Amino acid sequence: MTSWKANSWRSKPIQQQPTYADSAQVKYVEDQLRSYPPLVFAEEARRLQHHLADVCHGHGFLLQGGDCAESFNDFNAPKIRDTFKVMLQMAVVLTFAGSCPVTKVARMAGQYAKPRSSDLETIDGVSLPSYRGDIINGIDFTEQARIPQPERMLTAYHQSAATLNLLRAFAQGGLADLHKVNKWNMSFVAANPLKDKYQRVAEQIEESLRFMEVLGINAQSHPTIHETELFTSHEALLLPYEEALTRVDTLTGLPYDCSAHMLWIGERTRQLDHAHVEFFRGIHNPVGVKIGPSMHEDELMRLLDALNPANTAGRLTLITRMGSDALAEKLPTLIRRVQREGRQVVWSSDPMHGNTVKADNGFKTRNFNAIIRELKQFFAVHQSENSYAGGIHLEMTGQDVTECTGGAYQISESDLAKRYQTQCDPRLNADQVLELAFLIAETLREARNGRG
Ligand SMILES: O=C[C@H](O)[C@H](O)COP(=O)(O)O
Ligand SMILES: C=C(OP(=O)(O)O)C(=O)O
Ligand SMILES: [Mn+2]
Repeated sequence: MTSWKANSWRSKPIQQQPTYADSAQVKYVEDQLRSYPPLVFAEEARRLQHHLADVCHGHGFLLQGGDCAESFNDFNAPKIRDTFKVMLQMAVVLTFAGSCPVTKVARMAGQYAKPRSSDLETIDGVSLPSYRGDIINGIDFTEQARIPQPERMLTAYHQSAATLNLLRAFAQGGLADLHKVNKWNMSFVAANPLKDKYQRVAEQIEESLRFMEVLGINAQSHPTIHETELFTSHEALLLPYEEALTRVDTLTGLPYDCSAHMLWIGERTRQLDHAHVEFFRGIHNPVGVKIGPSMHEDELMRLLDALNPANTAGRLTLITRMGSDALAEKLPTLIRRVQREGRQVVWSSDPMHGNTVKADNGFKTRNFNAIIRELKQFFAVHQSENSYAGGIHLEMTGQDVTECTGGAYQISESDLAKRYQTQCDPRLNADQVLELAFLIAETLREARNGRG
């Protein structure tokens, strides 16, 4: 294999990139980014990799989630806080009801670039270039907005920095204190029975904390009572941006993409001989790859050879997004091959992207039951193959949106118009996330009891 450089991807074929009109302006932006401070520290990325190595060995669970696409306009503290709280709420349910330590990785502070199925969007006979995420162009359906603008990379950097700053403040400044477990309840539906169930979990935690205090175990002696760890991630799609934020770590001398702790390659850009695999093979962050139903076992082995040649546990997370109809047929072959070859991977389920449909009224949506079906099959297949189902990857928000149909409150297709706010794909709302969290917790507990 040829030697790697942060820019060696440039000699490979690449998909899903914008064509900028002004290359001098692109160069100016890249130089600016290269001179800016990194957003994360390599040691933090290594710490995440250690957690993921534990997950890989069956000790712990990866919870990854957030917006499909973050927005430059809808950029404010309540939005960041509420998604953070939904993650905490879900993590608490999984940790306490599922007896499983949870590693939290947000799709936040950098999730701005979108691959699209089509280069053009057509409305009422008018076709314009597709929206590709705020780091590339604007969402308004006008010719002007859809022109890719390199300066958007600078805005993405600054908004990522501000988001990360607030997330760190929430994680370490008291909002994540286990004594505040009640305050993370994001359910918007007054009569939600799961709200009571969550309340009971919260009371149990409060009781345990009181008991621990009596024994002298408190936030001073055990900071994890008062603080949490939250890592960031995004799809590293826009490679000029990712290259410009790649730094050689002074402690190890190794290159890290310091735009986030974890990066992943999307389903549409994971071709073996293309630019994204080339870029990812040289960065030392923990990385993910989305795996759709067309993945062949031989291709998967070549991808593992490229991305994790040393077979290091925690380096690579395979995020399956097969769709509820395909998963049971496609996944077992891949799991068996991974096991036969002794490959170290974290298996995580994205039950969102294989279950996107167009509602009769034109909204892009996902049905809660299809999401649950894919998830249940994911756990069942891993169990029957004696493999560890290690994580979940969700598009979700703390806002009270109506974007996915179904769930306990039976959001119907006609409800979608009420609060459909996503920049790209439909997200689960806080009530749907809570429902899902209890379901997974039950599955984790059963699996644990079965093993124990
Ligand atoms: O988030 C993922 C993709 O960008 C998204 O699913 C593509 O959506 P599209 O099929 O509307 O282009
Ligand atoms: C683009 C995404 O997913 P996928 O690559 O699996 O389609 C995404 O996670 O938003
Ligand atoms: Mn998406």
